[in-house]
Amino acid sequence: MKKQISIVWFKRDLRLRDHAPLKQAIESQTPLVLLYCFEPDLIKNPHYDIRHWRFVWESLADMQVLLSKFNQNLEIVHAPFTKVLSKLNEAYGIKAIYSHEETGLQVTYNIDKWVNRFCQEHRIDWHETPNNGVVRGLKNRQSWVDNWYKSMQEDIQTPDLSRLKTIKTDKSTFTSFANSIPPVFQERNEYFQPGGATYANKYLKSFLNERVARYNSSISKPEASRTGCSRISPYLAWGNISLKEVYQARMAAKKAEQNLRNLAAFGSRLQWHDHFVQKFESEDRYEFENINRGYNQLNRTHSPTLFEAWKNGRTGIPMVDACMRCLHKTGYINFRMRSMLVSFLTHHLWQHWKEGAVYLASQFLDFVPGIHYTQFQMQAGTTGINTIRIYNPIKQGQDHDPDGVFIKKWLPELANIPAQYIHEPWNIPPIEAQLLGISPSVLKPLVDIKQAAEHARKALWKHKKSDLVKKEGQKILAKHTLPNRKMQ
Ligand SMILES: Cc1cc2nc3c(=O)[nH]c(=O)nc-3n(C[C@H](O)[C@H](O)[C@H](O)COP(=O)(O)OP(=O)(O)OC[C@H]3O[C@@H](n4cnc5c(N)ncnc54)[C@H](O)[C@@H]3O)c2cc1C
Repeated sequence: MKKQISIVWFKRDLRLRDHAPLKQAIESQTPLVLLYCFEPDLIKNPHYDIRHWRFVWESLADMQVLLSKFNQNLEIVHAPFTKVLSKLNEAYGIKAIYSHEETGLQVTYNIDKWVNRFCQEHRIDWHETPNNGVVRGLKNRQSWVDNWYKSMQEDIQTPDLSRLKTIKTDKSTFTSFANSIPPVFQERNEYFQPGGATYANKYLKSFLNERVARYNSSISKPEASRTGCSRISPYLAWGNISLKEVYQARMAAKKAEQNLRNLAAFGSRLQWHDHFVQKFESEDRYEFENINRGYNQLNRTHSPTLFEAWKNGRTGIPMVDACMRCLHKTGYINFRMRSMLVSFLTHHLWQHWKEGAVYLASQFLDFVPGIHYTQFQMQAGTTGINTIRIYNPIKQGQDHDPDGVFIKKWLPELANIPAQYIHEPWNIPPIEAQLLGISPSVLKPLVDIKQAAEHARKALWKHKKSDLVKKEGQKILAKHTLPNRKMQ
């Protein structure tokens, strides 16, 4: 008779605290395999980049430190979960799989569907726990907010690690198909936030104890937001900390009765997190299609040259290029600047959102499919229910980086430009440019901002009035909008 085991399948929930599936698995008293698979299909998927796998590696290492204190083991395999599961099923009798529900891309949904079939065929119980406050199979949002608050106030699910009994699988079990973990995943890159629950808690603590005082005043600024915002997003994205833990820490901080406005603004955003993921959970087609099908008839152009210039931070518009290059190097920029990058690509350059969405996903360390696709389309103006915003990148620079400190940090070629010209360097008199040793070629913008915005404005507004966009808009409002229409 084969030895009976159960599996805890870690995905984007790389923590050992507030982990209901792990808690349930321990309580089942079956010997456990705690398993993380570096999925080859995800690694080669263009939404992902080495930055993500490094963060995952660091998160796993952090978990291992804690597990080793209890003499317990985490299996990390570079192979498809489907193959690992089949192999484990040959060697053991698998009683159950414990995991969180994942609201992911098509690629992870396909894996889940395969696992579901496998479990049915082999009579394995797959216990899936909802992730944060996101509800599977939801028909409308009538009671969503109330339920969200309830789920945030529930007890933290702390697994009793002293009762955990993991087995070590035979090292040779997976050798026929698994690859070693690429050394590049194991290299630290100092420009990125380090992964792991330990860092998640450090960031949260330093935010709630000190940095929160600067939250509202720095949220729109590309430089100040780097320390004035919580920077908790990659930890939530990869599940180093649960939304409930963050929510409850914020509630505890409120008791000090300081920074209440800042804490309120932060709290709203925690709810936005799940609000947007919920939309994607209910309609995963947003990865491929316009949210509002009425926009299928809006023709945007496709220019590889314009796209490459945007992607490489070589548009000649200082604020756009600085944000993009900062993102390449650090994996983070703030909300407003993300919106501006999307607006510039889809409105000023008049390119479709699809390719850009995939590219920015690969650059955001905190990439969350549900937030990313819904936000991207909102900024691209394809929802038909939100106000269309065409961000003027020159004005964004003047308002949020008036002296060009951020721009100069990321665009060394503009270091000598006087502050008065930093947002529109093409206006610098040629004689002055020559004296400063600046080549006119670096000062040429890719498009005329005013004309490009005008073209986009006319096309978008005309389209927004079409019957199909309006009809689709009604459907979207009925399905995704909260009763008070506070969040769309
Ligand atoms: C085009 C575009 C794509 C985006 N893609 C992502 C993404 O893939 N992953 C992601 O986490 N955020 C995404 N955002 C939302 C937002 O920019 C980031 O959550 C935020 O900048 C992260 O920084 P922070 O942790 O310091 O946020 P804080 O301002 O400190 O907010 C706390 C938390 O609230 C949540 N949050 C904040 N703003 C939003 C928002 N607008 N929508 C939903 N949740 C929010 C995040 O989980 C964040 O960590 C995107 C925004 C845009 C415009």
